[in-house]
Amino acid sequence: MDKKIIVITGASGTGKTTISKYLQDTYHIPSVITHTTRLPRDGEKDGKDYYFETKDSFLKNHYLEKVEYSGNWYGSSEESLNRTWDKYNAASIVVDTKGAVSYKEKYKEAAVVIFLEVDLDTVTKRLSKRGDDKKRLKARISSDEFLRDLQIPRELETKSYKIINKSLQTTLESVDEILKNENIK
Ligand SMILES: Nc1ncnc2c1ncn2[C@@H]1O[C@H](COP(=O)(O)OP(=O)(O)OP(=O)(O)O)[C@@H](O)[C@H]1O
Ligand SMILES: Nc1nc2c(ncn2[C@@H]2O[C@H](COP(=O)(O)O)[C@@H](O)[C@H]2O)c(=O)[nH]1
Repeated sequence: MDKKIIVITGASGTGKTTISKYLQDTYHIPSVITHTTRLPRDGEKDGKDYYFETKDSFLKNHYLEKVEYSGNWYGSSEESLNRTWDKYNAASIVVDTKGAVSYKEKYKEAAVVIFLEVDLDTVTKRLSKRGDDKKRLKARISSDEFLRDLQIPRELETKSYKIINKSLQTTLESVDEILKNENIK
């Protein structure tokens, strides 16, 4: 099978990490870990959820793409993906829409992009229920990046799968269909 990278994108709180965990648990598709300067949330672990960096250590890595999102830096490396592809035919990665555009441009057919859409009211409630700090949540949902990522970018409109993540069960069924369609499992 050709190597594939499943790029899961959409605004914060639309369910990207939930889908990447489903791919890991159900299909044994690992997630490529990315780097960030943001502080860990409760329960997040270095090397599992992210490589947590200081501003200085973040700058020392070499990135395929990097973005600033709601006041923090995030970046992913080609080396991490290649290391995962050495062992597995398919991997997933969770990125904002700017990152997703970069992956599609670089990896073409090998990049299977899934855009998750949720309306602002629902996503705000989900982030609040997730336990996100109130002050940071307010700043995040008014950030340019968050508001941009509520809609699919023009560059991906005809080159990605869009799922409206209302019922989780229906969303997971759509993910199953995408994997079948892409001959991933
Ligand atoms: N269909 C759904 N119905 C209800 N809750 C959901 C659904 N999908 C995801 N959630 C919940 O919404 C919250 C946000 O989901 P998740 O953390 O996966 O989003 P995310 O896009 O990875 O967010 P971020 O980019 O901020 O890390 C989680 O608490 C998750 O359990
Ligand atoms: N372009 C990239 N986006 C990334 C990367 N790692 C994470 N992200 C995205 O950032 C926002 C915020 O993440 P959060 O964990 O603080 O909620 C979210 O959309 C992530 O998908 C990356 O390496 N590149």
